[in-house]
Amino acid sequence: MTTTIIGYPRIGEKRELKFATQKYWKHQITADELNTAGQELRQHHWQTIQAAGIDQVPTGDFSFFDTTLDTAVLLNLIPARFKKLALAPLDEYFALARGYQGVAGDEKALSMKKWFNTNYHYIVPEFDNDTEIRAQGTKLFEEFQEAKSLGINARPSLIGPYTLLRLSRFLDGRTPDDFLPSLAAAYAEIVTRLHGLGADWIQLDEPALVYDQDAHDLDRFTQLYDTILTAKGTSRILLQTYFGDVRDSYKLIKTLPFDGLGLDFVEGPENAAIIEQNGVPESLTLFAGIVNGKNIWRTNYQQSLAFLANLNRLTDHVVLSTSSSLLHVPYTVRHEHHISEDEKKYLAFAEEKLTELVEIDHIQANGTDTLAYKENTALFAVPRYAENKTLNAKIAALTPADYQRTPERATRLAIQAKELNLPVLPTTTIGSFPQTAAVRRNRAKFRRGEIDEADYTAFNEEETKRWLKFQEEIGLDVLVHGEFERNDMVEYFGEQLAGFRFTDNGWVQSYGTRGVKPPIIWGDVARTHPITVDTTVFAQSQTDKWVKGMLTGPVTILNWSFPREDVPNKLSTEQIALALQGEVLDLEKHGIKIIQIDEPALRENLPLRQSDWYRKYLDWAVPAFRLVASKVQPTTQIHTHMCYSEFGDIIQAIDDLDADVISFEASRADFTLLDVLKKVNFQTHVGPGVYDIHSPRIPSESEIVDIIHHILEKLPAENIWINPDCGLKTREEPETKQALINMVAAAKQVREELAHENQPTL
Ligand SMILES: CN1c2c(nc(N)[nH]c2=O)NC[C@@H]1CNc1ccc(C(=O)N[C@@H](CCC(=O)N[C@@H](CCC(=O)N[C@@H](CCC(=O)O)C(=O)O)C(=O)O)C(=O)O)cc1
Ligand SMILES: N[C@@H](CCS)C(=O)O
Ligand SMILES: [Zn+2]
Repeated sequence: MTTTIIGYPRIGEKRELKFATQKYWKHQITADELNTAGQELRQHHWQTIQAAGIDQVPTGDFSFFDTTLDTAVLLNLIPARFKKLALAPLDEYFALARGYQGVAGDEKALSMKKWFNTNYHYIVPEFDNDTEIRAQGTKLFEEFQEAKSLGINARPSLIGPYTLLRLSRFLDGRTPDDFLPSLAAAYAEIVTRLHGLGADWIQLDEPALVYDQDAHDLDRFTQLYDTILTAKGTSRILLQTYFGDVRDSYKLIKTLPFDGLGLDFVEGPENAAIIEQNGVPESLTLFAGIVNGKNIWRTNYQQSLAFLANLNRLTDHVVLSTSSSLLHVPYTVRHEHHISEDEKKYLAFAEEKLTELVEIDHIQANGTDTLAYKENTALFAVPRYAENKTLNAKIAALTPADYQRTPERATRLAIQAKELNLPVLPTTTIGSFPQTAAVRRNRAKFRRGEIDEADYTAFNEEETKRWLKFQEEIGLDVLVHGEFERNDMVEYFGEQLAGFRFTDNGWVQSYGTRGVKPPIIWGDVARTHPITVDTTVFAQSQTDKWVKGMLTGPVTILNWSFPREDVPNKLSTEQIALALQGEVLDLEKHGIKIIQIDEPALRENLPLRQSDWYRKYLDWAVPAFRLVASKVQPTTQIHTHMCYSEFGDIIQAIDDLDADVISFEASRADFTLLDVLKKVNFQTHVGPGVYDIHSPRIPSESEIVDIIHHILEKLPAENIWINPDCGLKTREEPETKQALINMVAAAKQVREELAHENQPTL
């Protein structure tokens, strides 16, 4: 059989791309130098893939920021406001991704959204009245030729037109249907040019096919591909899907002259039955995604071989592949020095997954009498760790009462109002203050053993004191310690809880040059020691105002970690929830009256098909959150926080979390969420973020006053909190301070207006 992968991590095994790009942004290297750095990385990656024995190497998966943006640029989807800046191509590209402020003008970036159900973010292309689609970009073609000059006849890949339309933003009243003919023509031209350059296979990524599709969607798909497929000549077109199954479109796909179909058999197990029931045409090569592109565990060869044996009953034309691009896993296990050699045997990052594909192929062709097969079988023959039976028995014995806080929310909120004695429109922040170079350096020094724990903690405590003083001075009502001890809101908890492993270099791209190091859920998760109690109690000891305890919720910890594959996510989440319940009760015992449990990733892991939302996810995710908070006193106020998603469609599930207060990211969605909250009579008290923390721009006091007025038109004043829309860790100190000064002043001004309005007339 032939082997391939859908895409490879582009950041480099030591994050070389991040560092080179950031140097370019700081004008420390030239565009030519950045391009050379990119070229070196691409070549290294292609040669690594080839040297591992993979037959088909993809190109087009490299990007200086995001491949959806690359596809938009290829198609001339550059809004006029950016063209007007008249920047050099590379600077225009970065302006689209990051915004531009300089001599040429001032433009906000295109928006950024979560890529399907992953923690990767893509740049949202825009279609409007000025849009003139044409195949104008050169990157796709140049990279194909670059690989060719190294003797690699690669498979160029790009986001397909159907997915592009589904993910884009339409302005000026335009709709996707307005652009079907011009988009199809541009893709046809791209295919023709790639054919002219000698591309044997061309990969068009269409993950949007795994969403629910209606007849109109399928009609759009047909219109697009009817044109594109006429242009392929002798090149072969691979229609690549991932993250789910193609139950609505398989019958249609079969009727179109595609040459290859990429199916995800890991996250779309239903794909197996779909092709079994409908058959596979002789003319269609199946790119079978059997090695997990989103998780880091070794593949079970015995299972893969059994699966392939079944597949071979249906078709002889199979290419072994990954379930998705390897973008979502770290580069290599080779640079991990704090995971034992025994444990590393269970892990396969991107580089190791290449070897897995080649080994599976080899074993399938030559039989199981190989060392690779024996080692792999031995790995799966015994459990990886000793089960925590006591914990799992406790979970099995949980009853509905364990998920139910008492008394009911309205009564609790009245009790808390007396206990906390906060003004109307209380002000607070979301938790983190700037992770400055000094804060990160302190952590890096501690990690490298250059300072001891006492010095490390002393530095963080000084930061906390400094920021508490600032918060008091400007008159914030509920204060935070600032999260200076946290490298990341999930990785930090992974490091503290039993059952996790974490990596030295397991970076995964989150957006642009930003990465995260997801911890690995290795076994049963439990709390062995207090995690946030010291830092929170220290902060509370420094002030007479309330300090809010700050935790990451169980669903977010699960979603932003690498989960186990041997137990359901539900069980791991319940284990994390019980661990966090212990932390909540410990904070409460130490006098902390307000505790925030962040769930920014609650929305992200919703099944891509709406029919599965409750049955497969919310029915256990919402209770897991409730479990964390169910045992606290009525006087303790539980907050939660969400961002990075649109929440309108799961608003009832959010109210059902039964938190007392929620802070939302709302400002970027033009506060449409407020109408939804009003409509459903949302019971949780709510802090709709009054300014966007993703930009260095400082909102003025009057601007925030206007926003508060707007909120008051929709929701009762006694339900409202005033806060930014997310944590301030990525911001610089001066802009953070001024924005908060303006926010508190705005809240005070509106408070006075309300007091005035409420004065009895004599
Ligand atoms: C809210 N978001 C988060 C998501 N997922 C998470 N797991 N966490 C999140 O917060 N998903 C959705 C969004 C995504 N948003 C972001 C925003 C910002 C970043 C980011 O800034 N990433 C940093 C890395 C942060 C980190 O973990 N730093 C570590 C190690 C830093 C490091 O490289 N240290 C150097 C030395 C540095 C020095 O000396 O100054 C070293 O060790 O060599 C830390 O602070 O300890 C990034 O740089 O990419 C990510 C997602
Ligand atoms: N408490 C976290 C939430 C981010 S989503 C922070 O403030 O950074
Ligand atoms: Zn947030």
